[in-house]
Amino acid sequence: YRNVRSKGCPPGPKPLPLLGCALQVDATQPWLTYTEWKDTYGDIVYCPTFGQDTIVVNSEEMAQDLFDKRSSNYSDRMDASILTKYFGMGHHTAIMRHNDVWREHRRVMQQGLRREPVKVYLPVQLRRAHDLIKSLRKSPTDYCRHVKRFSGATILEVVYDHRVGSRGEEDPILKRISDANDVGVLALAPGNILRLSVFPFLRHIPTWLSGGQLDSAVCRKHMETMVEVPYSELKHKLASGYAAGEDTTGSTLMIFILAMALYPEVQTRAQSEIDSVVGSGRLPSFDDWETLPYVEAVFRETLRWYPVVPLGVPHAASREDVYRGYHIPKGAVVVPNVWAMTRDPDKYHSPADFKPERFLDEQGNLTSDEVDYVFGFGRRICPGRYLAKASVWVAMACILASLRIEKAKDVDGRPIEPKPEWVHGITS
Ligand code: HEM
Repeated sequence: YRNVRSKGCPPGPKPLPLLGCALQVDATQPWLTYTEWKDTYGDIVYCPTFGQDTIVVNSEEMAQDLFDKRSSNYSDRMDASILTKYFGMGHHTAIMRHNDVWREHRRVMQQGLRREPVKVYLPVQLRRAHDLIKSLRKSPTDYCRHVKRFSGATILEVVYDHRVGSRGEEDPILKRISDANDVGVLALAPGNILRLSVFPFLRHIPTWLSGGQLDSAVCRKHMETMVEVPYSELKHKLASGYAAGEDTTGSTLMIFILAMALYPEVQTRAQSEIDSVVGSGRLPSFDDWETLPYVEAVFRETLRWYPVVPLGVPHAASREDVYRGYHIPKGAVVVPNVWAMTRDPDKYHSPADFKPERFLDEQGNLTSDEVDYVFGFGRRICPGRYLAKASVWVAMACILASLRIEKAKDVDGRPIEPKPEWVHGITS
């Protein structure tokens, strides 16, 4: 309970003792509160939470200033030892401190996941996209399961060279990863680490009582099986990365499907572009990527319209710093509010609408905005972004070329308005 103003930190709401600003923030979608605060306090907001200095960055420019230009100071993460110790997440690159083990993880991932080496996986991604549309045609209402299978199977094949069958039968390894992700994503929800650090007894609350969020024993069991089983069964060496990639890739495709159901005119225009460039005799492949600007604009708008990691993964300051006259304390958690960046009215007119045209200039050429900030910043930027982009693009292009996504119809044939239900953890 400190007089924070005297420390010269950025402006922000008045904190309560111990809780700080925790009660003032929407517990499931904190990015909405942070984005509202932008109007009251500005692009950089100080909001200590459970005794932890926390700074929210609401603009892309400031995020680049801090995380990219001063990356030597802003590449740490907060202390998540509670998750490492009790929730079995010691393997997870995304929550590691800025230390030698993390550096080794990044080195290994970078070798295989840079822009060039990642091209060897394109045939796997294309084949998986073909399997996806076959499954979607066979049982369209099961789309959620098919999309999860697509993203999980792609990652498993890339990382472990493990081939999940194409006929939809249950694969035991894929199932383990998927089950572990469902639990892990919730354990990593924004605010959870702080809540658990202050109230460690919460980790003993059984899953059935807490809505599945916090039971550490269940989570640890899932994490251990997810890491150990494929590793020992397949005798390969790389044991991280897929957990971060399965969920984000699948969620992005689910958002694309939602957008296509809600914006049929966008779907029609994308399909006409594919018909005129690719024709109807074959499916699109990676060679067509550059010749389909509208499809690329749909892809970028999908990333922007509903970013699947709305608060990125919070960074932490290794040392104290001064930025634009404000004091940033050592150890402060610095949260890139990606949601606010996607809603910047100066950059994106009517930001709530799905409008791929915003990425095309008057001549129909793509603009330079690739919405890369959804993949994070600086030294911590998502190492899987090239793999993820190719997976999502090829699945989208193949779906557009061969299927029509529509709202379901009621018994009288009237379209039913979709009511999206979000599961909010570290990803949505
Ligand atoms: C649409 C798909 C994806 C999105 C939107 C996404 C987004 C992100 C974001 C925002 C971060 C945090 C970056 C930061 O701290 O500034 C991150 C980290 C990470 N991502 Fe991704 N990601 C995606 C797919 C993938 C894939 C396919 C993989 C693996 C092959 C992957 C592996 C990782 C890892 C290991 C980290 C932790 C990096 C670190 O802390 O050093 N991601 N991702």
